[in-house]
Amino acid sequence: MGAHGRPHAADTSTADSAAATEGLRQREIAGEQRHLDTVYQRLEEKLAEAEYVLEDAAKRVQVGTPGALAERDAQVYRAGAHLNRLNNEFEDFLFGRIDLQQADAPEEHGIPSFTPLDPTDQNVAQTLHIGRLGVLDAEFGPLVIDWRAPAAAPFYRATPLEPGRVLRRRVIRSKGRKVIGVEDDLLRPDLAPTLDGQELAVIGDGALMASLGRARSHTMRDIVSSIQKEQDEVIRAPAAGATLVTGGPGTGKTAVALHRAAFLLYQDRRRYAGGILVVSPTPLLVSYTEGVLPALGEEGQVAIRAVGSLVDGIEAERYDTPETARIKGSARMVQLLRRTARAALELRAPTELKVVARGEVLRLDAGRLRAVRGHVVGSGGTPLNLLRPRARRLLLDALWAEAIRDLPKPTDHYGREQRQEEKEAFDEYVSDEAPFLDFLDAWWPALTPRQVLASLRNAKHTNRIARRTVTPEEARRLAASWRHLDDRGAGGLTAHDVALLDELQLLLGEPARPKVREVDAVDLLTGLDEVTTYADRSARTRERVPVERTEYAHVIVDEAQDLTPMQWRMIGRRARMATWTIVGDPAQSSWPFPQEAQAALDEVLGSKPRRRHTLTVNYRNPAEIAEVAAKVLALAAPGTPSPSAVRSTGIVPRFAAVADPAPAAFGAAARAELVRLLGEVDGTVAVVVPMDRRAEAAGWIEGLGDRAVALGSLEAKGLEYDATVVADPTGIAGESEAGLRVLYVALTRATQRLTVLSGPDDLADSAGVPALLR
Ligand SMILES: Nc1ncnc2c1ncn2[C@@H]1O[C@H](COP(=O)(O)OP(=O)(O)OP(=O)(O)O)[C@@H](O)[C@H]1O
Repeated sequence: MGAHGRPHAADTSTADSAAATEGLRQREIAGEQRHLDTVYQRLEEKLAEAEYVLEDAAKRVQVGTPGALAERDAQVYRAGAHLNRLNNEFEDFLFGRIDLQQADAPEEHGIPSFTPLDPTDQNVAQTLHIGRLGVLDAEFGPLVIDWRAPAAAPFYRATPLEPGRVLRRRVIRSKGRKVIGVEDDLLRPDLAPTLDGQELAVIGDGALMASLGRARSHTMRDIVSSIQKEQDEVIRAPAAGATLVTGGPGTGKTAVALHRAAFLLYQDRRRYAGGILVVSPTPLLVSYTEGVLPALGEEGQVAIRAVGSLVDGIEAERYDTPETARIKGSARMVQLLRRTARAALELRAPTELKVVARGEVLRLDAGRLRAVRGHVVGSGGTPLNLLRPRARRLLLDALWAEAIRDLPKPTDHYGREQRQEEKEAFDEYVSDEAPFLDFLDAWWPALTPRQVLASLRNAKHTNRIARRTVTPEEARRLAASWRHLDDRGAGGLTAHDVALLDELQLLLGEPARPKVREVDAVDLLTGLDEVTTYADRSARTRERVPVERTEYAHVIVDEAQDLTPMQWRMIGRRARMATWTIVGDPAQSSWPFPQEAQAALDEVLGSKPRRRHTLTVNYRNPAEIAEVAAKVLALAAPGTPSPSAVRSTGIVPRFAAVADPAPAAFGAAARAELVRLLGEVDGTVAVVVPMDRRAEAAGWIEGLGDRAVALGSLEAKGLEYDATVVADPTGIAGESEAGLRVLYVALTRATQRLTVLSGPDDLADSAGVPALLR
């Protein structure tokens, strides 16, 4: 019997039937092999063509006119990209096929007809093969259709309830150039459809289950051959405005987000060549997911960055405690940073300016200087570093006022002109004088974001400028978190610090290039000059690294529930003209103030239209694991529905408890459990612990090989393993206000097996089940 209960061969005996099924399978595989051979032949022709174009272009370099060179560059680029793609996608790039009924309407919203069909027509009218890349035969007939093309949509959208024109959907598995299997879904068993006069064969149990059961490695795979309908609707949703996607753990949010990036590029390559940014919560999730897009044939235009690596040249490498994180992430920091930047200007500012001009000593005292500073800043929001020229000008004005304080005001036009000329000469003279220049450097220094952040190391100073934005206790926590920074702000940073630095960058602006001081012959003699030479000016230019792209055409945010208001602001600054895809699950949020984050998101999206989708099926966890996680979900986010698990394995999670309070006893138990699980699954095994037990857990996995990993609770975000040990669940739940939601994340990482390992604090019952999970 086939997957859909239809006989494939006469049921004379079980052995005969098995042989007949196998014969049918081989026949179908052979058919697909023929098609794949044709496709490869065609690909080889294309490859040869691309190589020829490259060679031809190389020859043109001899011609040497600028036009020929530009043409050559363009050809080389196109051919090189083409070759690259062809070479990359030779592996497993043909994966699907649909057999379609006759269409009675050409298309709907660009997607081939889903409208009623002729119920009497049982013939397959058209067979389409689907792959990672479109391939046309020599007559421009489609040999393979790109999975992102509208014609491929029915492969993903058809269901037995709404089959559209699809009679049979087939997933083809191949290794290199060899077809090794086919898996079919018959969508209209009622029709007994035929192809070339023969009844349509149906092989296997469908591809989805086969792919879900496979062992996991440390990199995510694409799901291009088994995207489900509700996922496809997100992937192909219109690009405009913001597409907001929620769904529980394992519903494919990350996978869908990445496939959407590939889809958008396919659909409008010119627009999205402007860059797609994917923001991921952790570097671990970045390295887990970054292979997916190249496997889909898309590289270059998509930048996947962790939220702590969004600012070029800075890599977050430390973690904040939950208490500190909630202060640093809060929108209150905007106000605090504004004051901090102002205060940093004044931190080491001299309180008197003294210059000699027009034969007398001119002074500006602290009061005058304060007034000038206020005037420079004014009420506008100009970045402080950009105000330096204005500071210079207003200081000169104040000095001039001092210089002419005893002179009568000119009364006639001639007198005013004369005064003006004197003023210009005065400005020119004073502004080249070393005391003035030194004063300006100290009074209005060019500030860097790191330097300003470091000024908050001092709790007293922080408290002084905080003025009701943060409490004294919060000021103390902030200061403590930056204690290790030096004056210039050098030292390790956290992901939350990166958002603060980005905000400071906005408040400060790029410092202006320092004015090259006039060469003084005497200085030259004594060697005490501050002249910049051509050599060091050009060295400075050479040092300048290419700046990151700061505007994107589309921004995809993964695990959006974890972003703080300050992080939303940082991402928003890179997306002023962008369209958005935002995926997340509020029930997994480690940020304690969802309303504040929502307000920041609303501000960033402004009036952009929003389109909402919900994903409902859990493809990762078997039902047995999902059931345990649901208990924590009920506590963490009461009323939130659990996504329904698509499969069950019959293997219930294991509960184990260690009564001995000694850490070594717990460690030994955790290690033993990891060893056991490594023996039971083929792929990866992870132990997840509270953040402050990470170092301990790293010891537990020593020597277990690279299939085993140890993770702090916040690091587990978005990742998945064949098996996981969740150790010290009460410790995880107690880590922060959002602890229960973090525990929910930890419990939903396994694709096959889960062990919950309790210590004495978990108050496990006689079956080892901790109090939290009863
Ligand atoms: N249509 C599908 N076919 C095959 N596998 C799928 C499909 N959809 C999702 N998966 C698999 O399910 C797992 C979970 O997907 P993914 O990590 O994208 O979920 P998620 O919603 O982002 O989860 P979380 O919220 O826990 O981070 C992955 O292994 C993914 O490959």
